[in-house]
Amino acid sequence: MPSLEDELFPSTPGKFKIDRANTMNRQFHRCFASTSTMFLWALFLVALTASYLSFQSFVYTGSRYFTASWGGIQWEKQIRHSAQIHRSNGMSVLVTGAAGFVGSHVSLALKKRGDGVVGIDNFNNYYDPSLKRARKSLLNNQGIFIVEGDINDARLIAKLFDTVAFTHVMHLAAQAGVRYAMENPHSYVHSNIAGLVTLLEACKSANPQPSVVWASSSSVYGLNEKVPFSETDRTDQPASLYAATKKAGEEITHTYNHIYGLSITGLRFFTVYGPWGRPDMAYFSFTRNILQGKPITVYRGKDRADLARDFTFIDDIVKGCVGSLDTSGKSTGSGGKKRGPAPYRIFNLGNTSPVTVPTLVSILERHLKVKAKRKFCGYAWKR
Ligand SMILES: O=C(O)[C@H]1O[C@H](OP(=O)(O)OP(=O)(O)OC[C@H]2O[C@@H](n3ccc(=O)[nH]c3=O)[C@H](O)[C@@H]2O)[C@H](O)[C@@H](O)[C@H]1O
Repeated sequence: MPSLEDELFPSTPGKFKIDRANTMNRQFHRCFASTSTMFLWALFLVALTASYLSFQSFVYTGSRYFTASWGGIQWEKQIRHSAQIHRSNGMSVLVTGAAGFVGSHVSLALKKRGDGVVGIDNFNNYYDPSLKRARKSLLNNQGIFIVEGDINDARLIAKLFDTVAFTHVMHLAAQAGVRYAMENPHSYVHSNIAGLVTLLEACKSANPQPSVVWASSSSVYGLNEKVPFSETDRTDQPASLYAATKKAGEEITHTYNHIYGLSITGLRFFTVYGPWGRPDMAYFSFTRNILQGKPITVYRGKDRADLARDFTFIDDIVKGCVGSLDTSGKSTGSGGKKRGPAPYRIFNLGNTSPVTVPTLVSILERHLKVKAKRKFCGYAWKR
């Protein structure tokens, strides 16, 4: 059987039996009447391969490679449609991590008031991706398109900016979780540092440049003892790799603000909870274990002190995100060049009444009407 190559480019006549040589030669000459026709065929093949590759992007997500499909006229149409603004002075926002807990809520809030929203999410398996898929359906039903891809994919991000002149980027894609950093440190560097830089590179090169609002974390306060935390407190004692990558993000965004004139707002989230929340968080995993009669581990700090968190309800976080987008001010650069100073802001997004972990457990026991089996455990870090 002839190979595809034989079909498209028949071999030299010498490869065929003599009695067929003339026939084949004639066919060959009919097909490729001249070397220039042959060149055109080769060009066609190259173009075909290139266009195939533009639909395929091989992305390393930290734990595995996956093939993301994107591109094409239909895809671009969906992106543009999703980014359409339906109110005066509205914005078109690229939301990274749109299938995540905070990302899905912020996307819905923006869409509801008439802003254009395009999401991107890599649907990784840090926790059950079916929850992310369910959030995606929720967003799709409201006309929000989510691109399945990774923020480390520079070609994809550039393509998104080519397709839509986003006015804002709400950057919420990240490797979350404080304790998982000891299991999989590289996924934090991959998403929270490398991914952030890839995204900022695209933002800096975009024309017009978008304003960027992104999720930092209360964990940057690390070993600090003084409460409540103020934005001006020191943040140079991170107590986990997660915290260190978020702190690095604050420094990295500062650089892009300083060199390229990108408007940057970093939001330090304080232990966000609410509907569609993350199953890896304590309120969620405690509930599951209590209901299944399994023990829960309650961490303690120095001298067996109870740990406490400023649990913050998702609706308040959404208000903080949307308010930050509304007040972000413009980026000043264009074509990768700074034209003047741009805003650089950091805000705490938290409550002002920390709740201890044992209190959290008591609240859950009361509502679940089941007694928890507590196991107390020393803790190497505070946040
Ligand atoms: O605001 C943040 O910057 C971070 O918030 C969240 O981290 P945390 O505040 O650590 O939330 P969460 O796991 O719910 O633990 C809550 C409390 O339960 C304690 N805890 C936890 C688990 C356990 O098994 N036992 C336990 O005592 C634990 O020691 C803690 O005192 C996000 O996950 C993180 O991505 C980041 O956004």
